[in-house]
Amino acid sequence: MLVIENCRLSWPDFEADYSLSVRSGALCAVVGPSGGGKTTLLHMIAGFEHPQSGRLSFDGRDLLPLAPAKRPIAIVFQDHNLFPHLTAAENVALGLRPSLRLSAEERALVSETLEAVGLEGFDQRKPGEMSGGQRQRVALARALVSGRPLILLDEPFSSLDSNLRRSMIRLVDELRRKRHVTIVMSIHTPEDVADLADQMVFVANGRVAASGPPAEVLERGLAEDMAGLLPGT
Ligand SMILES: Nc1ncnc2c1ncn2[C@@H]1O[C@H](COP(=O)(O)OP(=O)(O)OP(=O)(O)O)[C@@H](O)[C@H]1O
Repeated sequence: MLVIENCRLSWPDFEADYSLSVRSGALCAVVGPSGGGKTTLLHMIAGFEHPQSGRLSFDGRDLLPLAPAKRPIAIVFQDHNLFPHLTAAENVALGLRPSLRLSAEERALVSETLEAVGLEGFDQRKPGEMSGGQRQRVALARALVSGRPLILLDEPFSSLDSNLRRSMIRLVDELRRKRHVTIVMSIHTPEDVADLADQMVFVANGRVAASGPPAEVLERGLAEDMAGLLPGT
């Protein structure tokens, strides 16, 4: 279980206070208006932002004292962050060994993971030789190969067209079931994930304004936001 309790962050023009829990193995979609604090929430979980107070734990382990690289977390960004001069296999291998000195077993694991995301035979391609969807699959494979149990996806598929976006979300859903990982994914198009997510979290003004089954949250959260009922709107 990912547990966030009153984690507060503040900058001159933005304040956040997050409280949320996500069951291990769940697919949790984070939605809400632009600038509401979705990315900040993911960055705080990953350790790129440090709350001034509050508690953050995953499966009983306190994450706050841990540097990002020591957290049981892998993150996939919107712009995928692949190295253009490295092949798909090397980009994935970075998730396993930053030195890229892999044992035969680790090389097999990289190929297997590329296969799991539907990129069998793409090992030697460079990012510039792949489509946007294929590049995001490589980024996903890099997160999966790390074996970390909590994967954060920050608007990973927003540059893809809606059919591709849906098929990528289905892939994420399938992989988390097979590999028993927990996924927290921010997304601008809640309708793409509503039928697959176990939990939807509506974030606005740096707060979790609603959390629960997608259908309920979509109804409540969006309506409240539109009516300007949230604090600070
Ligand atoms: N390091 C920082 N310093 C100052 N302000 C920050 C910092 N990080 C985030 N913010 C502020 O936090 C607010 C929320 O931004 P965030 O990127 O989390 O929103 P979002 O919901 O992900 O938006 P979008 O959907 O547009 O990506 C913004 O007003 C941003 O300027």
